[in-house]
Amino acid sequence: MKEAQLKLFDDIPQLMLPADLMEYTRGFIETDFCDYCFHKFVNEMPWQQQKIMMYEKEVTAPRLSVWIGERTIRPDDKRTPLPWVPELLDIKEKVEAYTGTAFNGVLLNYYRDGNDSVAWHNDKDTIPGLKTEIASVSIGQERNFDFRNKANHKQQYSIKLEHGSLLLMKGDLQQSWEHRIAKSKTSMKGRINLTFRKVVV
Ligand SMILES: O=C(O)CCC(=O)C(=O)O
Ligand SMILES: [Fe+2]
Repeated sequence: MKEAQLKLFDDIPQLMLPADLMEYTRGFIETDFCDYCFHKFVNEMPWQQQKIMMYEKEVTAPRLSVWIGERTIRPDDKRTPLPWVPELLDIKEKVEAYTGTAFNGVLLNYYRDGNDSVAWHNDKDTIPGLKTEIASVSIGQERNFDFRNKANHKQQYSIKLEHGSLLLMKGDLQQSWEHRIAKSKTSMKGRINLTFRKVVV
């Protein structure tokens, strides 16, 4: 596969996957609105710390999350989906206009500080029936989003997800690549990630 290098900043080149797998747009959501949403969501969302299976053991997820949408995220997930809120509907409308995809749910992840993270995974395995396009909006603290090729872990990329940015994950990305948000040794403020999904099972 040919690797593309995009220059997103004047001085910081970031390595990216080809545009048919991944597309990054900075400043997709207006900064003031993101600031407003960040504080509102931190204070008002009924955040939960999920129990997840890791290497056949049940552990507490190192982040908080909330699932909002029209149906459960997957058959074994006992959470009742929460109803949409106006701010998320505004963002959803913008993301749908841009992508041409109708999403029926959004997973909110809240990384409270640098100790919060999500381990290597791909979304196709964890959410059966999920359509391949996932639209990920980031608000708050910039964090590194790492990718690695499932067949060759040395083939690894990292992209900084900025406040108000949109990352589209598409095509066969989930089949061939895993992603994570690693813990950080340097001090980090809070970050909320919204992954809009189209759940079809
Ligand atoms: O926080 C992120 O940017 C990614 C979250 C993620 O990978 C997931 O919810 O499946
Ligand atoms: Fe994911």
